[in-house]
Amino acid sequence: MKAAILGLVGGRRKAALFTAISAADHPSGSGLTVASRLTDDPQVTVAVLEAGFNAEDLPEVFVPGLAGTGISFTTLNWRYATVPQTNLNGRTLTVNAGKALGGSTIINSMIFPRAGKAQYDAWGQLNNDSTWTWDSLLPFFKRSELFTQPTAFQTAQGVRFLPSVHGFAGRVKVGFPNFFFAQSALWRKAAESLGFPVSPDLADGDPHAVGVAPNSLDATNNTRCSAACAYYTPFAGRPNLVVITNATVSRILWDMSAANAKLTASGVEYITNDQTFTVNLSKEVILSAGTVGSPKVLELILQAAGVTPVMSLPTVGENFADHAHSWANAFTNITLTKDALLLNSAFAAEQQALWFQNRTGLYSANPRSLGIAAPSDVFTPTELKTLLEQAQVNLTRFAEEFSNGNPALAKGIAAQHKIALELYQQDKELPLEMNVEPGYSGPTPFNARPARNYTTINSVLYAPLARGRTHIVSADPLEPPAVDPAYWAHPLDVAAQVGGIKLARRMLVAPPLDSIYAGEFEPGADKASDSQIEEWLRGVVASDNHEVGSLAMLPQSLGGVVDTALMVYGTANVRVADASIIPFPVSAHLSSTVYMIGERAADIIRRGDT
Ligand SMILES: Cc1cc2nc3c(=O)[nH]c(=O)nc-3n(C[C@H](O)[C@H](O)[C@H](O)COP(=O)(O)OP(=O)(O)OC[C@H]3O[C@@H](n4cnc5c(N)ncnc54)[C@H](O)[C@@H]3O)c2cc1C
Repeated sequence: MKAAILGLVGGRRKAALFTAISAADHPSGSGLTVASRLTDDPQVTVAVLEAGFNAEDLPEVFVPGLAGTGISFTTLNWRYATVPQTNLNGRTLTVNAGKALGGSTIINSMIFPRAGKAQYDAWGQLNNDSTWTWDSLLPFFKRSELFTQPTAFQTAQGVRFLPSVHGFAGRVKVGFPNFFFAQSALWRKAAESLGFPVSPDLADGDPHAVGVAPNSLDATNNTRCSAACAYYTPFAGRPNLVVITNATVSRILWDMSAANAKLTASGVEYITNDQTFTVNLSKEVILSAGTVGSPKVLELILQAAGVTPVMSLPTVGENFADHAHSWANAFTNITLTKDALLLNSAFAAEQQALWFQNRTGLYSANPRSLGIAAPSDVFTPTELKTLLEQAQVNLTRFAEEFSNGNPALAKGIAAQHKIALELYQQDKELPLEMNVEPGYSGPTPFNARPARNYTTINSVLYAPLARGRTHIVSADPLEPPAVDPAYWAHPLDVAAQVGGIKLARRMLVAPPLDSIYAGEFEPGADKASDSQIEEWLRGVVASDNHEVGSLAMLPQSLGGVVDTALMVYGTANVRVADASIIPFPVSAHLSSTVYMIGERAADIIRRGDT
């Protein structure tokens, strides 16, 4: 989610020094969360190092409807390129990640639900630690939130919420938009007609249902609330919170003389305008550079190509996973869609003026009605039985293949798969997010598609079994790493994503959404069979920018990199707090989980847990 923070400054009683680097569909969420919470204590000084700049004042950041426009997907985006994806026709995909104070929360789509209780419980189970389960983590989710209750208008639009699962005194402003597209309600009803229950709240730990997702939004003025908005701007005047932007962390420095069996960080080196600077630490480093950025910094010092390793942690950068995005879209016979903004520039200008005058209209929010599908929504019982039997038979083979030759990680991935398959069996796994886009979403650029209005059902692979890796390719800290999400490397992932397109098609023609259906555009009538859909998907599947797992919180015997106090194994004072520690892909947009990690990290550090 956000950017890196580098704590630094010493000399005070409890000075905490770090490097937090973060990013986000969302400056780094967790990094700024930790820095903000720790500096509530005036005796603690934190330095935050961020490679990007403070972009809070840019309209493409604070106006929800401008997300993804202007420089938000160029200058404010690392745009990590994957290595050619073997299972996707050798294509090189882009994994987007925010490069600004606040990380990906600056450029993300602001959708703010949570994953399933069973998945957070599995996280704790893998770590033999009940403090990393839903019941124990819920207070930290709530601690991050400053929730605005829905208005009567929003409730009439279908918004539901349970006060008991939200926080009302935190820092991330969460709420609902004041504009809703007609497709949203029609789609929710269509999903209900296919058997999806209505969710009382998509953050309640049971997202197998449909509802209106909350947004990371200041509902009082309809502006984005990023990690910078939540955790930095209100506290920018603190003398003990030092934020250095345009600062790319190049390595952690170690005190090789420390009489400690564990490695002790003594400082952090960073580069600004081709010059190298050092921050000296008196306490610790917190790495929050994101799932690609954090392993890169660790590898630069641990085991990088051409760099003398100071310790051996062979699973740094391994166990990487990402959600994979796909779509089915149809022409629609209504005209008030997001497409209207592209088709009619005068209307778009009018709507933008409306937002700036009244904070309403089509640019006022990124509303998203969504639901998470269970296996029974995607597969017939026979299909599922066959797929699970095959996955079970091949469990060890895939775990070994994905572990890159590391025996401990092979055990760790096998343990993850075992839990996932059990959840599949119980119909509690959550393999796909289905959500409605009130306009075109898909692989075809504006100028290459019919100039019409569309309804899109996004279908996102949320519980992939494939695991890949991200590793540096050079000792140059400014070189991008080689990112390999290994999309579709497991047959169950392929089957689920194909099943998602079939489910999306059923939704597009289910009543009452069928009332606006004017024919399918993509995949298109010529992609009728499973194999035709699969072939089409191999050419178009994209990253959903929800990468996790590269510095996994797992026991070392299972190939983990950090322990349950977020400390990197073998170090005395280097912690990680970002999406890279999430041990396996959870079925949700990640920012709420990343803020939870930041809140939990601050709590652990304050208590002095090691
Ligand atoms: C386009 C997009 C849309 C998304 N949509 C949603 C959504 O709607 N809802 C949702 O919940 N999630 C969404 N996400 C995902 C979510 O925002 C991220 O998963 C989350 O923000 C990750 O947080 P993080 O702290 O792990 O990393 P990041 O937020 O990526 O933060 C890492 C930070 O570290 C900085 N950094 C990296 N390397 C260095 C270095 N060497 N030195 C200094 N700084 C460095 C980066 O610039 C960045 O600021 C989206 C992500 C993207 C990219």
